[in-house]
Amino acid sequence: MSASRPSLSTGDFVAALSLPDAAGESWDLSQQSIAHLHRVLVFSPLPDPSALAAAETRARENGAMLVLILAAAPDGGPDAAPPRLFDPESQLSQMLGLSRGGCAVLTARGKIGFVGDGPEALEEALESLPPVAPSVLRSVPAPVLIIPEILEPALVSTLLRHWQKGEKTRDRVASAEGAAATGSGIKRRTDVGLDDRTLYETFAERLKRRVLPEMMRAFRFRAASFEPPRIGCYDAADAGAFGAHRDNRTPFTRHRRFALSLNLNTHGSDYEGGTLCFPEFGPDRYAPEAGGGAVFCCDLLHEAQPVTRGRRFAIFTFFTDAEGAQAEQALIRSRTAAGEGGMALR
Ligand SMILES: O=C(O)CCC(=O)C(=O)O
Ligand SMILES: [Fe+2]
Repeated sequence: MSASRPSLSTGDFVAALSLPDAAGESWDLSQQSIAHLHRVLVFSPLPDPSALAAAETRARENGAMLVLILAAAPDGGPDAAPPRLFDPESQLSQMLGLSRGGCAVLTARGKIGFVGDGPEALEEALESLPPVAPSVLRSVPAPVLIIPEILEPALVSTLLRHWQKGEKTRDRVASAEGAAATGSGIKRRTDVGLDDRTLYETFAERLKRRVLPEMMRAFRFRAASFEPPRIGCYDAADAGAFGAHRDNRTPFTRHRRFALSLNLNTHGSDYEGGTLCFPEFGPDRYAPEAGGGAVFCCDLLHEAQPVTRGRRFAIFTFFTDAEGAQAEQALIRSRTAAGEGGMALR
């Protein structure tokens, strides 16, 4: 059997996943009765029954459940706990690179949280489960979708290096007069476009696997395109900030639907200040950790507060839907006709 490259890896979002149960009926791994649990998928060959029983107890204590995935045809056997699902063509195990056995965790959030093979895989999968968090009574949160761990640390470092060596533009904002006027005073930030083709494609792949499916789930929003991403630096040296604004209030930005602000370093350790807030919804502040981002509707008033120590780095883009993409294309054509080039990919 040829081992194809895994198409699902840690951090990827899984929109839907069903396999036949013992009776051959389709069993949905995200059905509403279990979607709040982390699902520890144990692929055959299975550990011995006593190890499985101990693992089941530990999983339960950690807000998780075991699901056994057997590389065989449905055997018509009785319903059992843990549930037994069948993957006769090894499709799922191959997607995860586990055709010789191992474990994966599908988190409550709907992402692959762990993939591992070898004799310690079950133990490692259980270790990877996050501690059960106490529930918090929320005050008045803004309708913002926080997505942790969109980018892995190595990619974050590569993006930061790209900013260091890239061509820098200061304080550019879209205005009624021009697509990129400067000096309005609202924005103190130094940007570098993501003009490296390989890096752009890697970033686009992360958006496709880890951001777009979450936007579909939370907002039923289908993105048709996104703007060329920019890496920005807000520096405490000039109290770097982006004052309160909406992202779609000019002829050049009207097509925008959702914004992504994805942090490349971490509030508290790397910088102070620089938090994102949504003043229409109260004083709460948002600061996803490095690699994580905030997605919000471009109509919402928002502000990046002044950085008071260090430098805050983040990468930004804006999504639009099919209708907005048509308007955006018309805009790009008229700007090209007027001799205003967009960003060229290298
Ligand atoms: O710094 C941020 O997180 C927000 C940036 C922003 O609002 C923008 O680029 O339009
Ligand atoms: Fe904005």
